[in-house]
Amino acid sequence: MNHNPVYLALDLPRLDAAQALAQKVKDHVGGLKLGLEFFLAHGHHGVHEIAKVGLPIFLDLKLHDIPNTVAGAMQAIHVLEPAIVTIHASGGRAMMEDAKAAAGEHTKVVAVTVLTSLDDDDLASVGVKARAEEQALRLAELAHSAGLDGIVCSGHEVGAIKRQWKDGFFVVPGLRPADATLGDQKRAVTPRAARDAGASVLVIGRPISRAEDPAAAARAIEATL
Ligand SMILES: O=C(O)c1cc(=O)[nH]c(=O)n1[C@@H]1O[C@H](COP(=O)(O)O)[C@@H](O)[C@H]1O
Repeated sequence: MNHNPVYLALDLPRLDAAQALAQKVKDHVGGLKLGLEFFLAHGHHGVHEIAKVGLPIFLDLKLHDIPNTVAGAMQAIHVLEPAIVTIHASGGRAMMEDAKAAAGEHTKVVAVTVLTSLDDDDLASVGVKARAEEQALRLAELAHSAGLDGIVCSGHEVGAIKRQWKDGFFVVPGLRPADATLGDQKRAVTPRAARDAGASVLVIGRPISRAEDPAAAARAIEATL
């Protein structure tokens, strides 16, 4: 079992490019994350191909719909036996309960609290009056009480959430090495800071995938942990 907490986000439209990148970095990451860009283009076949690399697969589908529809979607990906699947906590308690009930027993179902691309002003613009940390804590509590395995949050709030939910499984994206560009991430921290604050999984995409030498970038991040 590889204990490296880094999951590489394979946010690439082409299957061959995703396979090549996964092969390059496979010894320096602990798992591979396939999101909407990849899954909508390549579906189950693509997941089977990437699984051949031999690392755990995190299927980041961020499901958000009525409970019956989300439960059906979870059943449709059951055969892929992903290690981790995402849903949105803002879908509510019943949606989260039904999603967990429909998931395979070896799949961790985790709920996205507040996207790392949003700040307090973005939340206000969609009618959420709470600050990002307060909202993330509220949704984490709801996910916990709905029986989920854990949540997705930024490195800014993972410490506070872990204090309330000691054995939770915490996925932290929005990670940037000290000198890296933020891009669309607004609540970013370094991989080391997220790890120290209690993250179980560190999701990293562009700082590795867009590096000139992705394997060297992954090694350099691994060395900071
Ligand atoms: O669920 C996620 O993984 C996720 C949640 C979140 O709040 N923010 C976030 O960036 N992500 C994902 O984490 C990855 C971050 O990629 P980079 O910004 O390129 O490192 C992307 O695949 C996002 O879809």
